[in-house]
Amino acid sequence: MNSHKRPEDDSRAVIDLVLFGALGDLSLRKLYPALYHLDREGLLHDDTRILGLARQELKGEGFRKRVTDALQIYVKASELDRAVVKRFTARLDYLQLDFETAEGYRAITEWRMSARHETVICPLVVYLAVPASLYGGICRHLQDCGCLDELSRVVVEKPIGHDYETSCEINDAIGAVFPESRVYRIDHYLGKETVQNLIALRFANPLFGTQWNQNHVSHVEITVAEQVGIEGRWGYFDRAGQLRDMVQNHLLQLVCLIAMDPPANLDADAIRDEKVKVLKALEPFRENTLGRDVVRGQYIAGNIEGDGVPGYLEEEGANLESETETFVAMKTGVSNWRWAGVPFYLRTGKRLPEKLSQIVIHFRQQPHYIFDPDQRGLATNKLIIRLQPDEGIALEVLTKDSGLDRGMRLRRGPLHLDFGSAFPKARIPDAYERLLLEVMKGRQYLFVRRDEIEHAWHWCDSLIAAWQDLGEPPRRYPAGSWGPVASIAMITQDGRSWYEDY
Ligand SMILES: NC(=O)C1=CN([C@@H]2O[C@H](COP(=O)(O)OP(=O)(O)OC[C@H]3O[C@@H](n4cnc5c(N)ncnc54)[C@H](OP(=O)(O)O)[C@@H]3O)[C@@H](O)[C@H]2O)C=CC1
Ligand SMILES: O=C1O[C@H](COP(=O)(O)O)[C@@H](O)[C@H](O)[C@H]1O
Repeated sequence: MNSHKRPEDDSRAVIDLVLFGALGDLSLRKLYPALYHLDREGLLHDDTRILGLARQELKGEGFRKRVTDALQIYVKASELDRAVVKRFTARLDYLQLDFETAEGYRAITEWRMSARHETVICPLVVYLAVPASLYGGICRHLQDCGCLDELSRVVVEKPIGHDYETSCEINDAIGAVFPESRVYRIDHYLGKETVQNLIALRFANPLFGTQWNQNHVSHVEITVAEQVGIEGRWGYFDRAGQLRDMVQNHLLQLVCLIAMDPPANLDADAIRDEKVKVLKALEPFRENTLGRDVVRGQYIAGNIEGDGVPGYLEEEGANLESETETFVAMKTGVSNWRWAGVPFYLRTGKRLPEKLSQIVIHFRQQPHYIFDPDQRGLATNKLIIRLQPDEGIALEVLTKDSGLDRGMRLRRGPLHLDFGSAFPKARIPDAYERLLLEVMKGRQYLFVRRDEIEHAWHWCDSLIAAWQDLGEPPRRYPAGSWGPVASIAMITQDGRSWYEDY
C-alpha cells in the first residue's frame, strides 16, 4: 500500500472508519464512491481502514465484491482506475451485526486491534448510515462495549427527527455518548462546491460584501428543483414531505449562508453562531397571510423530457389518500437590520422539468433612472449562483446595445464564471468527498450544530401546524411542470417573477 505515498502524506489523518448500514443505498451510492475518489486523489492515509457493518451474512471477500460492483455503477468509467479499486477495497473488512443487540459490538474493538496488530491510537470514526431511530442505541452499545475514547467521532445523517421534539430526543441520545465537538451532522448541501463558494464570494469580494443588505438587494430567490420522484422511498417520504425532506435542512442552510453576517473567522463555531442568528430571525408565518405566502403541491402524472411518469399517488406503495406535499414554495424573510423588508422566495419540488439548484440575488434599481422608460423593468443586476448542474456564478449586468441605430438602448448580458470551463482540469468533487475528508481532519465547519437543527425544526413545526389548522389539500401539478400555478402567482403578486434563464 505504499506505492502512492506522497511527501504530504503525514498531513492526512489515519482513521478507523466503522460504517453502520454498509450495504444500504447511501453507502453504496454515495459513500464508497466518495471514499474511492479520496483514495484516488491520495487523500486517504495508507493505514486508514474501513469496517462495514450490516446484518446480512457475508464474508469479507463477498463484501469487497459488493463494493466493487457499486463502484462500477456509481463511479464514471473514465474515473475508475483498477489499481485504485484494488487498493481501496483492500482497506475493507466486514462484520455481520444486528445493531440493536449489544452482543457483537465487542468484535469492533477486536477488529481494530487485529487490523493494526498493535495498540490502537488513531481516531475511530463511526458513520451511521442507518435510520435515525437507531442512532441512540448504536451510540450506547458502542460506549458499553468500550469501543470509544476521547478521539472517537460520530457522523449522522439527516433527517434528525420528524419535528423539534423528536430531534431533541435523538440529539440527547447521541449527546449522552458523544460531546457536541465530536458529532458531525451531515447536510450534504454544505459539501457542494458552489455552496462553499458562497462563503468565498461573500466574504472575499468587497464588491459583494458592501452590497449585501437591504439597501441594495431587493429580493432573493432559491430554487431547488428535482426531476426525480420519490425513488421507491414512499414509506419515508410520505411521512416527511418536501418541507421536512428539503426545506428544514438544505434550503434553510442555503438561506443561512446567504443571509448570515460575516463570521469573525472560519472556525466552525464562528460560522455556526452566525447561521443560528439567521434561523432565529426567520419570519414566522401568519395565519392571515399563510394562504398567500405558502403554496403546497403534489404531482400528478405528466411528462418529463418526453417520457410519461406516474403521479405521486400512483407511485409504488402509495396510499391513495395521501396529502403529503411534493412541492413547496414560500415567501419568507429574515427580520434583522441587514434584511428587513427583503423577501426570500423559496421553492423546491419533485418531478419538476429539470434538476436545477440555484440562488438568485436581485439587486435594487439605481435611485435615479435616465434610460429609455420602456426598459425600466430591465434595469437591475442579478447574481446567479448555480449549485447544480453546471456549477458556476453569473452576474447579469446591463450594457449598451451595439449598433448605430440603437441609441442608448440597454442590453442584458452575463459576466459569467462557469467552473467547468474556467477551471477545466479541476474535477468538482461530490459533496460526500468533501464532508468525509473534513470528518477525517476533525473539522466541523461544514456540519450542522444541534441548535441549528432545533431552530430549523421550530420554524418548520410552526408552519406544519398552521397547515394542519388550514386543512387544505396540496394543489396538484403535472409532473414536468414548474409546480402549481399558485406558486407563480405567489411571486407575481409582488410584481416579480421566478428567474427563468434556465
Ligand atoms: N439514501 C440516500 O440518498 C440518503 C439517505 N439519508 C439517510 O441515510 C441513512 C441511511 O439511508 P439509506 O442508505 O437510504 O437506508 P437503507 O435502508 O438503504 O440502508 C440502511 C441499512 O441499515 C441496515 N439496518 C437497518 N437496521 C438494522 C439493524 N437493526 N441491524 C443491522 N442493520 C440494519 C439495513 O439493513 P437491511 O437491508 O438488512 O434492512 C440497510 O442496509 C438514513 O438516515 C437516511 O435518512 C440521507 C440523505 C440521502
Ligand atoms: O436529502 C435529500 O436530497 C436529495 C436531493 O439531493 P441532491 O444533491 O440530488 O440535490 C433528495 O432527492 C432527497 O429526497 C433528500 O432526502
